[in-house]
Amino acid sequence: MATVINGKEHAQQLRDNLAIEVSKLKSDHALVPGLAVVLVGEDPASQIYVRNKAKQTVEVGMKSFEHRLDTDTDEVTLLDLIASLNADDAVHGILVQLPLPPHIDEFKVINAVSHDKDVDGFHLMNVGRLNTDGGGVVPCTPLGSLMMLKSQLGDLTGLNAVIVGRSNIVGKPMAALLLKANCTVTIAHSRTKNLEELCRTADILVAAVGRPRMIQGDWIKPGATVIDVGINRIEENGATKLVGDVDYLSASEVAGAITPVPGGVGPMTIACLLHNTVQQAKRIAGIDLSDQ
Ligand SMILES: Nc1nc(=O)c2c([nH]1)NC[C@@H]1CN(c3ccc(C(=O)N[C@@H](CCC(=O)O)C(=O)O)cc3)C=[N+]21
Ligand SMILES: [Mg+2]
Repeated sequence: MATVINGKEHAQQLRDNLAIEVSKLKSDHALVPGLAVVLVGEDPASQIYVRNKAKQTVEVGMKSFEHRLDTDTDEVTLLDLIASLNADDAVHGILVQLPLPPHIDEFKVINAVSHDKDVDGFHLMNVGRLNTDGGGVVPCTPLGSLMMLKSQLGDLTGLNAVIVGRSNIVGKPMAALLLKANCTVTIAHSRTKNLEELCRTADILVAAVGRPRMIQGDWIKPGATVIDVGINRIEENGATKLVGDVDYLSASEVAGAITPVPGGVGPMTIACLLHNTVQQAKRIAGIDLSDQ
């Protein structure tokens, strides 16, 4: 049976370290990192998720600012709010919850956030830096996934990594990170031929397709490390259940190690958001980022 990679524990450890760092920023630099989260619309899952973020932000000693706007808010109003947050010295990180309603241009909104306050790593400047000098802010889900992989496997050099999913939010930045970690990287997607065979070549398999339990145990190389990024709400036996993109039961009989859903990548995503906020606060304040 596979080792279960406990995302909750990893996230707790990261938050504990952040709490220490935040208290030092307060005492040595009079700096309190602040994170602003903007939610447009009433999606219940998004609301729970935004509440969790705010709670954990406060728990590590940072300031949390929440902005909830109606579903029919126009783009100009949202862009005005972002401009005021960009100018607000108490705000070091800005996250606009995605997806946005269809009448709002997501690309425009993402790039309206100052790249110095972008904590998702979705701004073009940070995407560019991830793919060149690696110095920008890194998207939270791939960053958390990489941290767990390194903790599980140590040096990743030479390993064969297959990422299923080519999104800007997970698949592409995950590929950039694994490439930087000296893996041989393949990005697979819905048009990939012989997907099952390809998955069986992976020492590291990252599933980020948004299809419940798509990846089966017999697609996995024995001993491989499996990172399940999927968070799918399904109905089963009359109850709502959270499942990943990997069929956990069959996969855990073959894999060497695997992240569960819930309790895997999700909690690490939020912890990395806090990490990115601290990083941006230090960058804005001109505090040496290598001096941790
Ligand atoms: N600008 C932006 N940045 C994001 O990072 C972003 C976003 N928009 N929009 C929505 C998605 C989704 N997302 C999740 C993060 C953590 C959990 C999480 O902690 N999940 C728990 C379960 C929570 C539950 O029970 O619903 C777990 O996996 O254990 C879930 C979902 C970040 N997103
Ligand atoms: Mg995300």
